[in-house]
Amino acid sequence: MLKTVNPTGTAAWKSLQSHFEQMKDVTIKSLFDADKQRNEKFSLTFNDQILVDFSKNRITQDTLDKLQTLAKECGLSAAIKSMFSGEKINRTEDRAVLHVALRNLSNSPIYVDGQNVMDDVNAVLDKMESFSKRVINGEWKGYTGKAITDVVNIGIGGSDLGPFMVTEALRPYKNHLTMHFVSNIDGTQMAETLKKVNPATTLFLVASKTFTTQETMTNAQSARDWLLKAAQDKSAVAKHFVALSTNTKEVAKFGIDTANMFEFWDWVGGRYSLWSAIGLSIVLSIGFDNFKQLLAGAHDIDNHFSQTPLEQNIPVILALINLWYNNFFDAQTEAILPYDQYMHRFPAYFQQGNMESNGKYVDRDGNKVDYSTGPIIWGEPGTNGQHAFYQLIHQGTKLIPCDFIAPAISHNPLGDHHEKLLSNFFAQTEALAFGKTRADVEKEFLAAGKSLDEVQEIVPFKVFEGNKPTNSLLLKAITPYTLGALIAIYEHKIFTQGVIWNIFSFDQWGVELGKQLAGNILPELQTELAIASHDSSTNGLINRYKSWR
Ligand SMILES: O=P(O)(O)OC[C@H]1O[C@@](O)(CO)[C@@H](O)[C@@H]1O
Repeated sequence: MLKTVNPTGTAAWKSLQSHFEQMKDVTIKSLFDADKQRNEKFSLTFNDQILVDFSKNRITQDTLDKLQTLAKECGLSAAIKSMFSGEKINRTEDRAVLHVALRNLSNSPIYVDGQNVMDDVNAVLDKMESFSKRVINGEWKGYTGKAITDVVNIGIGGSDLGPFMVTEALRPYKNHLTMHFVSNIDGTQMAETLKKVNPATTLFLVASKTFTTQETMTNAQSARDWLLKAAQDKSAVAKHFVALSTNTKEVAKFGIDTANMFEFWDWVGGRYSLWSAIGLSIVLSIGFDNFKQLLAGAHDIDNHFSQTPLEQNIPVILALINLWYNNFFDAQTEAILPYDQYMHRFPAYFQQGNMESNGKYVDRDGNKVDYSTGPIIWGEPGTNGQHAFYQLIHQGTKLIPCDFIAPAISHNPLGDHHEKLLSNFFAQTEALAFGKTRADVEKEFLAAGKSLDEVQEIVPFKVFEGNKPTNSLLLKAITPYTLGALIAIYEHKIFTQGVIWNIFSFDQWGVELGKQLAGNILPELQTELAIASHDSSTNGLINRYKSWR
């Protein structure tokens, strides 16, 4: 039977509550003033590739010790072992959670229901490698005998966000193939994409774990109709469609040759699936060797996470620090701020990764929780965010812990752009931590020849209280390896928090009701009848839509 612990019932939680009373007015500035080597004590470097500096936080060693005790009291180490061992920790769906097996390059056996899954994992990787090589080198031909030039990934959620984010983040590694991603059921996205591609040279990847998702199946149907209109021959489907799925039956029903199917398994969560067959668009874009480097980075973090003591464990420390703000400072959101334009979809990826995993209000015993669980994740690349929402982060009334991410080496060393980008990266966390006092502001005005009398009114608006917590993740460069490692760090951070919050992080029942109600409404939209089957608002909206369309 699963050993569950209500975190608020632990001695560590109570100790953290009283610790919070001592810490809530302690400033980051005072912590740095008290220890000139603070950054060294509150930083970790992974494989000489990623520096994680968590010193600009409202924590002391005592804080970390108490948080570590909480993790231990909540059984984190045992939970990590359970996940890696293939135990069915996704209990509401009776499934194992083994995205770590997809990148298990050491090939150590991992068993599900007594079966070593590595044989299947490697077989699919081999199939992805050989297929992608044929497409990339032009051997794979379309219905007119021409090579493929464009790839359209049709998928949504975890069947879109990961492949899209990674292919964007690794654009410096891409080949001649042009990648397109269609996810929304809004016909605009497919229509705009089909304007850009030629049916004779386009390959469609229908990416769907269940192969029943309405958006994906509708988009796939429209793409197939478009192809067949041009090809006028059903045999063209086999040349221009492949399926990435767990559901062979539905793939065959759709009309894709199951020989063109790249399978994965129910122990791969959708939001953790980019390492699986769902990552075929990544392989087609950057090549198999680079995809393996992505897997390698994640695998090395998996080893770090499963073998490193919690006190030096990067995902664990990041998880605990954000739990400290979430549950003791009542922070409601976390910002992910990548100072790299290629990484522009990284925050969005972890909106699903984090919020679909830990956006839960029922604990693993089926009881409603009486504490805060998953945060709201948001973010945009730097420096753009500075010109959009940093005002609130600096001078708003909300505490927003921020992760700043940047590469030391740019793929585009254009003039002094990168130095300016990085100067902003460094300056923002400094400003957020240390602020600008009233005395600083007045001194600046005096230095500018102003008298204090004439500036008294404006001074309060120019004061920065600081004490805004941030983590800085400085990567040597954004490569397939470091990106794989970075993604895995965040995955295991989410896992860690889910264990401590005593929730199931790998199901997503919360997405079902909306789909179900949409299924009820769709036929109502397909008649001219006035609708009265819902509440007055929904009826009113539907009937107004009908009168306007
Ligand atoms: O891959 P598929 O089965 O088409 O699911 C797509 C997405 O839909 C969900 O909202 C689940 O319904 C996400 O969890 C998932 O990534």
